[in-house]
Order: sequence, then C-alpha cells, then structure tokens
Amino acid sequence: MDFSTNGSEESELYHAQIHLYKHIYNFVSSMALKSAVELGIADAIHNHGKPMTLPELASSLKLHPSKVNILYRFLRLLTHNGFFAKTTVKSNGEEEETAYVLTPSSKLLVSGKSTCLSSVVKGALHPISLDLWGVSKKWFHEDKEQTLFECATGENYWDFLNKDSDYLSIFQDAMAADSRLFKLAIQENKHVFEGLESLVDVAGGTGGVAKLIHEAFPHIKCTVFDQPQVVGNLTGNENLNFVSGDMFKSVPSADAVLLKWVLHDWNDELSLKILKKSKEAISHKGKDGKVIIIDISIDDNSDDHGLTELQLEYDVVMLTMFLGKERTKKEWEKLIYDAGFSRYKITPICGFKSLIEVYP
Ligand SMILES: C[S@@+](CC[C@H](N)C(=O)[O-])C[C@H]1O[C@@H](n2cnc3c(N)ncnc32)[C@H](O)[C@@H]1O
Repeated sequence: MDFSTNGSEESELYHAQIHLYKHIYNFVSSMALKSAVELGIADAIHNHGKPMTLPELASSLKLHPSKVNILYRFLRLLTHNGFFAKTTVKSNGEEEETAYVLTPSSKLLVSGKSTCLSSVVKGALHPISLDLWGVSKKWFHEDKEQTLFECATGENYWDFLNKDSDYLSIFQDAMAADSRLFKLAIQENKHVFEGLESLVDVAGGTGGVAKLIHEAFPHIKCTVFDQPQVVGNLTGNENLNFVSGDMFKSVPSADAVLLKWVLHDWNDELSLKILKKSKEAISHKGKDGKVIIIDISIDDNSDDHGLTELQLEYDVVMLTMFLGKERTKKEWEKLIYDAGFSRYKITPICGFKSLIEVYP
C-alpha cells in the first residue's frame, strides 16, 4: 500500500473503494432491470393478483427448474434496489413462505397500463445505445465534430433510426410511453393551455402528446409537426392533424408551439434556430402567443443528489447521441433571450423535468 493508514484513513479508503466499485457495477443493476422487463416479471406478479412465491413466479415465467435459483438471485438484487418487495404467505401446509409484490417503481413496468415505461427500459438499454461506448476513447481523441453515436456507427442517429424499422419502433414506443406520463402534468397545469385555440407540437413524434392535449382540451386545434418518415402516413381528425416538414425551415402557425423533449437533442446554435422559427409561428398572436418547452432544467443548487445525477446522466446521453445538452436555468435564460423572447416562467413537472412558458 502506498500510504500508511490510521483508522480514519482506512475508513476513507474503504469508503472510496465502495464508492468506486458501486459505480463500476451500476451497469449490473441496469441490466438486471432489463432482464426483469424482458422476462415480464412485473406482469407475472401483477397478473397473479396476490403476492407471488418464487416457484409460482418461475412457473409462470416458464423457466427451466435449473434457473429458479438464478431468478432468486436477480430478484434479491432488484428487491434491494426497490423494484420488488418481500412479504410472507402461508402455503398449503400452513408454512410461511416468502412472496414478492410490486413496488411503485415496478408498477411502472406493468404492460397495458397508461403508466407503463417498459419500452423506455428496452430503448435506453438496447445494445445499439450501449455499444457506442466502446469507442469513447477514439471519440475524445478525434479532431472531428461528431457524436459518439456517429463515431461508433458512421451515421447520425436520425438517419440510423430511419433505416432500421425495428429500432425505430422501439424508439417511438419509448417516446410515446414517456409522453403518456405527461397526462398528469397537463392535468396539474391546465392553466398553461387554457385560452389557446391552436397548438403545434413541433417534432411531436407520432402524436402521443398532442392526443393527450386534444383529450383534455378538445376545442384546441392541434397539429403534430415532424419529419415525413414519422408523420407522412398518419391521419388525424378535424382537431388533430399531422403535418410533415423540417422545423429548421419553418413551423406551422398556431397560438402556441410545444417543444417537448426536443431542444435537448440540439446544441445552442440549432436550438436557437428552432426557437426563432417557433417565434415566427406564433407571431400572429402578438404578445399573447407562447412557446411551451418541456425539458430538464438542471438545478445546480439542488440537494437531491439522485435527481441531479439523473439530470446529468441525461445530459451525457444527449451529448453522446446528438451533441445535444440538458440546460441549467441560466442556460435556458440565455437561449430564450437570444431567440428574441422577452420573458419566461419555469415550473417543475414530472419529477425531473420542467415546463418552461416562453413569451414574445
Ligand atoms: C426526442 S423525439 C421527441 C418526440 C416528442 N416531442 C415526444 O416528446 O414524444 C424528437 C423528434 O424530433 C423529430 N425531428 C428531428 N429532426 C426534425 C426536423 N428537422 N423537423 C421536424 N422534426 C424533427 C424526430 O423525428 C423525433 O420525432
């Protein structure tokens, strides 16, 4: 050992080692979660309708008997991580047996529910999302402005996505799932949409969010604006229509522009272009038009370590996939004022995101 230790140095050393090892092996927790989703553990427990013992779970998942102990070991980690909880049930012989129940986190993995986020697990932990990290050293040393994704695959993410229909649908499912949770945020922030007669959801994907707004405010004329390959074949109705185009060229006119999970994909220069096109789109409303941004606003002063960690992880995901970024309040303010808007209001929503109303 390089340095002599007294009690407190030893304790610091061991704490540091635990801290380091925990971060080295964090991926095991992510992968165990992915396995749970692929096996359908949350669905099995949910469908069982009562606490489920290990043999019951293994049988429902149709696992070979040799895998029951492996399932137990995965469940032990996932239970420790808060995805399942243990209780006891009495078996036929009145003997007490351990059984598993869902927790609020694993309830988010139950298929068919409007709050199901399994597709986000599948998308974020897909081999395509993980393999790129293998070239990160090369990426750092290359004198080329490109994403880690481009460095790994030779293509930008959107081109790649549009060529691989299986991966495209995983991506769209993940986006749609994330958007469904937005329903709660709409209910809690009705005032943001009240008084609007029209809204265009720019880069709105397949329209998940616009449909929620349409349900909550049927009188608002909603337009979903996205690339031709995303919305070209979609049909809507009188108050929900799909328009294809390029948001860097122009944005359809409306009382409000919604940019949900969009600006974090782009660097400041391109985000500024999108914001300026959005400002043009609401110009007919004068001072009454608004742009509604849903994105992360990093709070540097937050004492919620887990929340900040998640926001900073998202930032690195956006950087590596798109050269995009998650922004602090100060960075949002600069971008908003640089785009020519005069005021803004930030409201935290959905736990880790923010709704930013921006006015001309
Ligand atoms: C992260 S997704 C956001 C989807 C949606 N807003 C949501 O929250 O579910 C980004 C979207 O930007 C769209 N997009 C990318 N480049 C675009 C462009 N130049 N014009 C319009 N949409 C674009 C993509 O097709 C994709 O649907």
